[in-house]
Parts: sequence; C-alpha cells; structure tokens
Amino acid sequence: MSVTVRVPAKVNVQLAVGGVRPDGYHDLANVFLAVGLYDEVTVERAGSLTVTCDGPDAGQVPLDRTNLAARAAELLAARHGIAPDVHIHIAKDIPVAGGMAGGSADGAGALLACDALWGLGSSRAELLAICAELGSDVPFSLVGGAALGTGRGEHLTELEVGGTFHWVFAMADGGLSTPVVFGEFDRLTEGVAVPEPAASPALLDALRTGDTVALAGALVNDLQPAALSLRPALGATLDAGTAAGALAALVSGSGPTTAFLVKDAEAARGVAEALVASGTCRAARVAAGPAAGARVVSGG
Ligand SMILES: C[C@@](CO)(OP(=O)(O)O)[C@H](O)COP(=O)(O)OP(=O)(O)OC[C@H]1O[C@@H](n2ccc(N)nc2=O)[C@H](O)[C@@H]1O
Ligand SMILES: Nc1ncnc2c1ncn2[C@@H]1O[C@H](COP(=O)(O)OP(=O)(O)O)[C@@H](O)[C@H]1O
Repeated sequence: MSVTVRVPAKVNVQLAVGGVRPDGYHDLANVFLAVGLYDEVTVERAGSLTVTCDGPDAGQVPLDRTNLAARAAELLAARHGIAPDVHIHIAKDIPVAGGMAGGSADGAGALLACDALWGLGSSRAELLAICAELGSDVPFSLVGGAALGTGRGEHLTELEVGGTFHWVFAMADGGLSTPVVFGEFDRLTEGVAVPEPAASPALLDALRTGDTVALAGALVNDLQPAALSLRPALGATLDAGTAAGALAALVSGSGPTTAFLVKDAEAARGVAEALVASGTCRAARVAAGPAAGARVVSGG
C-alpha cells in the first residue's frame, strides 16, 4: 500500500522582518499565500528509509537524511517508538531553493503521508508541533490557504481570503540560501533601528475582500533588498514583468524566484510569455492562490 499527499508552494505577500534574536532567528510578520504549484510525496513501507525524487530540479534535492521529508518520517516515527522504514518518492514541481518553500512542502507532505500509512491518527496540533520542529515554514505547508505567521513564522493565524489571486513566477538559475539572505539583511540593516514586524492592515483587508489592485499596492518583502544585493540580476526580471503589465512585482521570500501579481488568468499567460522572451529568467509559471494545504490524494 502507498499513500500520496499533494502539497502547495507559497508566496509571501508580506514579509516583515525584525532584528536578529539571540537564537539566530528573526521575528517575522509573515503573510503566506499558498499557490497552485505542487509537489507530490508518496510513501510506502520498505526495509529502510530511502528517498527518491523526480522533476526538473531533482538533481538539486538531497536524497539522504537531510531531506526534510526523511526528517519528517524520522521525527514522527521516533515519537511513536517505531522504525521509520519507508520509501519516500517526491514528484517535485516546486523550484528548489527558490523561496517557495519546496522543502517545507515535502516535509509537511511526508508527515501527513506517513501518519496515514502507519495509521497513527495524529491530531492536527501534534502534526503542527512536528512541522514547527522541522522548519519555520513547514506548519504553513500543512495548513495552506492564507495565514499570518508570527514568531519565526511558525505560529499561524489562518486568514480569510475573498477571491482568487493570479500570479506568474519567474524561476532564476541557481538557488539562494535562506540563512545567507537573512545574514545579508542583517548586514544591510546594521546600525539601523529595525521596527517590530507587524502585519499591514491594508494588506489583510485586500486579502479579505479579494481586491487584486489593493493587494498589488500592499505587497512588501523586507528580504528583497538582501536578495537583490546578492543577486542584482533579479532587478531586470522584476522590471521585465512590470513592463509586461504585471500589477506588482516582488521577490518571493528569500528568492531568487520572482513573483508577479496580475489581473486574471489571461494576463498571467501574457506576462509569463513576455518574461520568457525577455531572457531574464530560466522559466515562468502561472499559478493562482489561495491553494489548499497538504492533502492525501490517494491511499490512506
Ligand atoms: C524566508 C522564508 C519566508 O517564508 O522562507 P523561504 O523564502 O526561504 O522559503 C522563511 O522565513 C524561511 O523558513 P524556513 O526555510 O523554514 O527556515 P528554517 O529552516 O526555519 O531556518 C533556516 C535559517 O533561516 C534563518 N531564519 C529563518 C526563519 C526566521 N524567522 N529567521 C531566520 O533568521 C536562520 O538563519 C535559520 O537557521
Ligand atoms: N525535500 C526537499 N526539497 C528541496 N530541498 C530540500 C529538501 N529537503 C532539504 N532540502 C534542502 O533545503 C534547501 C532549500 O530548499 P527549498 O525548501 O526548496 O527552498 P526555500 O527554503 O528557498 O523555499 C535546498 O537547497 C536543499 O539543500
């Protein structure tokens, strides 16, 4: 028997970053929106814990126990005193190290899939606690939809969304390391009083009312200057999407994927074509949000 779970990518529609904490993390006001680009994680019983992966970026995914999906299986098994003997296959469509939480998606997906395969019946709260142990973004991958993440991003308040938002994502060559981008944020803000991160009321209102134009005016990513400092070429990608008619352009999370909010599905196709033609990105994909969180799609 096997169990397959589908998990969405995310874009941060607001990423407000506070100063560095004693534990090395940063307090955030992190407004996540799940979007319809998915990884699928399939688990089946095996003699030992193994991981395989396919998809365009599969070569960049670690297949050892550092893979977040493998770590999820180990953590869940340890809590129940059982052996984590599963084969995990990841069908990867979310760009790797792209600021779209692909690894986090696989962690949440493997957790849900193993829970079903092993018949553990863990509560939502138990699963969320393991997610937070795996990484700051992992709880949101389980929940999906839209949510405000506080603390290091792991404490979630689900948000109401009144419509569908259409996006184009431009994939860049190579990834950006999340800790390196936060480190660059620290360097750029040295000697500056960094305010307490807080969710923008205008942005929450735009989500609640499904107002694309208002959301476009409220998008903000405090990590964007750091990502651009490390990867200046992203500026040309942002400009190309704006010139093609996107309502707003920003770096997705720690980057280097760039995100473009557009009016509707037709505008998305036009901006995606223009981005590819501009030669400023590796590929462009269209996706809408909010998308559902991690879900069992077969088995279980
Ligand atoms: C920036 C964001 C925005 O959603 O995601 P990405 O855009 O990379 O996907 C997240 O905060 C990333 O979350 P995640 O990728 O789960 O990070 P973690 O594994 O928890 O932490 C990796 C490292 O990032 C830094 N980090 C992460 C979260 C946070 N609130 N403050 C930090 O300083 C720390 O250096 C930490 O050691
Ligand atoms: N299942 C996984 N998929 C992708 N990357 C993973 C996975 N597990 C661990 N990683 C590691 O996490 C790093 C960040 O990957 P990812 O989660 O895709 O990006 P981001 O944190 O920018 O959203 C990768 O470079 C890789 O070394």
